[in-house]
Amino acid sequence: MLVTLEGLDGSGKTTVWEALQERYPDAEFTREPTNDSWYGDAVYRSIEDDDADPLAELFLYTADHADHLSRVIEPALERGDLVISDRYSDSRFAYQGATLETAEEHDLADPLEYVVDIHEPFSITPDLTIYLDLDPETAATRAGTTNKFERAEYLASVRDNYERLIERDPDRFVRVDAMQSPADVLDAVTDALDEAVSASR
Ligand SMILES: Nc1ncnc2c1ncn2[C@@H]1O[C@H](COP(=O)(O)OP(=O)(O)OP(=O)(O)O)[C@@H](O)[C@H]1O
Ligand SMILES: Cc1cn([C@H]2C[C@H](O)[C@@H](COP(=O)(O)O)O2)c(=O)[nH]c1=O
Repeated sequence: MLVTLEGLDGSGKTTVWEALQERYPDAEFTREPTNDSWYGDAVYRSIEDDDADPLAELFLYTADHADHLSRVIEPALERGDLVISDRYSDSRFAYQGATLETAEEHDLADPLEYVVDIHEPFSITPDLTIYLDLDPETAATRAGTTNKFERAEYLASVRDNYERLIERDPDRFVRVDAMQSPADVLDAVTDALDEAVSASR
C-alpha cells in the first residue's frame, strides 16, 4: 500500500513522517526529492537556481521520480510493504503546475494537466494521500522562505492546484488541518492511516 504526505512547504509533513516511523517500524519510509541519488542531487541544484528553466526543472523532478519508483517504491510494494512517502507526484502537479502557469517562455494551455499527463504512462497512483492543509502565509513563515518556492504568493497558487487535485480525486485524499498542534496533527494522520491499513487487510 502506497501512502503519501502532501502539503505546502512548512505544513509539517516531515515532522509527521518522522513521528510515524515509531508507529510503523516495518514500513518503508521514503521521500521526494530523493536524498540518496544523483537525480535528487540534480533536483536540489535546480531548487537553488532562481533562473532554472521551469520545464527543465519539471523533467529533473520527474527523472528523480522515475528512479525513485523503480529503485525504491516498486520493490517495496512487491514485497507487500507499507510505503510512506514524504511528497510524491502530487507535489509535481501542484508546484510545477504553478511554476509553469507563470512561465512566459512556455505557453501551456493547462500546466497542471500537462504534468499529470507526463506521469500517466509510468507512475503509480497512491492508495491514500494525506494533505496537510495550511494557509500560504503561515506556510512561508514556518518554512523560513529559504528557497524560491517558499514564498506566500507562489504557495497560494500551489495551494489552488492542490485543491484542484483533491476535487479530481476526492476519495484518495484525507485533508488534515495543519494549524492544529503537532500532537493533534499526528493523531489525525494516524487515524486516517490506521483506518486505511485496516481496510486494506
Ligand atoms: N503543527 C505544527 N504547528 C506549528 N509548527 C509546526 C507544526 N508542524 C511542524 N511545525 C514546524 O514547522 C516547521 C516546518 O515543519 P516541517 O519541516 O515538518 O514541514 P514540511 O512540510 O516538511 O516542510 P518542507 O516541505 O519545507 O520540508 C518546523 O519548524 C516544525 O517544527
Ligand atoms: C517533490 C517535489 C518538491 N518540490 C519542491 C517543494 C519544496 O519547496 C522543495 C523541496 O522539498 P522539501 O520537501 O522541502 O525537501 O521542492 C517541487 O517543486 N516539486 C516536486 O515534485
